[in-house]
Amino acid sequence: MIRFENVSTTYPGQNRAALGNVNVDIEKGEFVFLVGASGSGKSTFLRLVLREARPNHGRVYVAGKEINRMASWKVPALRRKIGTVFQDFRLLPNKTVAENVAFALQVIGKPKSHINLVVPETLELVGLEGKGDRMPDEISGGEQQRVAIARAFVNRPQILIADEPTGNLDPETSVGIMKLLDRINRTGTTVLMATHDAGIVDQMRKRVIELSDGTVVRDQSRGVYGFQH
Ligand SMILES: Nc1ncnc2c1ncn2[C@@H]1O[C@H](COP(=O)(O)OP(=O)(O)OP(=O)(O)O)[C@@H](O)[C@H]1O
Repeated sequence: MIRFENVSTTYPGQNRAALGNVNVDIEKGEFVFLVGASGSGKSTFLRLVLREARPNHGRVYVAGKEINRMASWKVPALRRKIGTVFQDFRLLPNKTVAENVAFALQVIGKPKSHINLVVPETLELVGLEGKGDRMPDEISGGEQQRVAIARAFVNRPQILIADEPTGNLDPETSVGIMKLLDRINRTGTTVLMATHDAGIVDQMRKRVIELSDGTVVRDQSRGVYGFQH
């Protein structure tokens, strides 16, 4: 589902590679944690999958396509296959919970009848039934992250990318978010999550890929967080 072949990339004006000769193969339906110290290259890895950044060398394949040779007009279709969730939720503050989720479908031209059907379904899936009419500032941080996950998942993407999704949440709320990501993974969605949350990684025992100074230093199935920072 995601394959990096000898991928190296250096940001303009930098003399050190953000990623150097990375080889990774992630199968459909896997749950993968990306760990490593700050600056080790996790966000760069995720940006390459979304084609928000491009490698200087090597190839990145997503859902069977080499995405760096893909024409730019095809990039929106690529990104529709990938849901994204961030540490800071990124909800639209002037839209209700349901409108935030619906908006993701409106912008890709889905018919109203479809939206009216799947938005409540998805809110129920993430445990927010009955909260569709609330504004983002009327719900907790954990609930806001659930809205962000509903928005990322409402179009049933093949891949869900989560960049520090529990970074702003207390440990108990984080466990709830991880249960939800696990449930989404069990529907067949490939989940790739960058995190500094050692407790979560140790508890979930999923595949762990560790980056250090832009290279893969560990790729472990049923892994642990395993390093100090
Ligand atoms: N836009 C940019 N321009 C120049 N250098 C960058 C840029 N973004 C990242 N870098 C550099 O690339 C390297 C990898 O950074 P990256 O953001 O991928 O790390 P990270 O593991 O995601 O860090 P964090 O855990 O702090 O989010 C670092 O040396 C960083 O300074």
